[in-house]
Amino acid sequence: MDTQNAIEIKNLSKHYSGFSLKDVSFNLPSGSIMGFIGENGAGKTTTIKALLGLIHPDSGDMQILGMDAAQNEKDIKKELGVVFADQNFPDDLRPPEITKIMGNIYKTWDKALFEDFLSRFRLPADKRLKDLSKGMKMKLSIAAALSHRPRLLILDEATSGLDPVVRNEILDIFQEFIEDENHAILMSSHITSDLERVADYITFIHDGQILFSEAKDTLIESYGILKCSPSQFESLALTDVVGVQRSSFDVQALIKNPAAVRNRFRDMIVDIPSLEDIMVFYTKGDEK
Ligand SMILES: Nc1ncnc2c1ncn2[C@@H]1O[C@H](COP(=O)(O)OP(=O)(O)OP(=O)(O)O)[C@@H](O)[C@H]1O
Repeated sequence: MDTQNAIEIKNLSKHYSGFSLKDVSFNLPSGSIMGFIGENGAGKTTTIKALLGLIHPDSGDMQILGMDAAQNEKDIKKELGVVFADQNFPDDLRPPEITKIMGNIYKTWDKALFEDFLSRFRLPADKRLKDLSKGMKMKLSIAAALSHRPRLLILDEATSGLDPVVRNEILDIFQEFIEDENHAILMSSHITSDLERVADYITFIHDGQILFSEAKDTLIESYGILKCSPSQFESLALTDVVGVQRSSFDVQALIKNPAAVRNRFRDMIVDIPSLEDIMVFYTKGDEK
């Protein structure tokens, strides 16, 4: 099956007491990695669970690999690798024994590939899962999710417990995974530097609503961090300001359309923002 979008979510809503996902919509193009970001409690896991059919949404249409998510769960599962922050294999298993379970579930289970991951990730064959470190368990879950050769990988905070060296190794594996344009990854993560490295698209959810879903490069170019004195800032009377952080001596503001501001005010400093800047200013720099 060839489809342009690996994931399509349209108007997904889910209400809990005290929290609502509201009309969540975004597409993940095939052949790409999407970072799904947002503060704690913004609705990332709820969105992912609704997409995977683990909770029932109040409304919304979702397509995975060109198939209706609600109607084709079985076919979709064959093509899907999922990793949540908590691994869910029985605690008394040893890593190599996972092959028995997964080989029974997936016809496409690739034992040699899994064993290759076990040695690449330096996972001890003789220890039970309960005696592995948190990072080792995460590596194991990622290895298991990749070893039935899925076309779509969905990761919910799956790299947060890993040290920088292992994360780099795993990010390289993710980039290899999507290289043939027929694979895709949706990964929620608080480690924005990882997403800066590998993500093609960034989707930002805030308080249950999507604030933007855009190509990462376009996104970074569309914003600037303006640094000036409080009086200068007042005199500029800018309209496209996302958020401001003030101290008695200076103002930092996340602004839209930085090229226009650089042109108009040539002596102003307008820096390129990081993903973290964009996220922090959107969520905390509300005061304009
Ligand atoms: N089963 C549930 N019943 C009631 N409220 C829930 C339920 N599941 C999640 N929520 C609420 O939905 C909101 C969003 O939670 P969610 O886990 O989707 O956030 P998140 O963006 O993944 O956060 P984090 O980054 O902390 O993992 C939270 O306020 C949470 O308390």
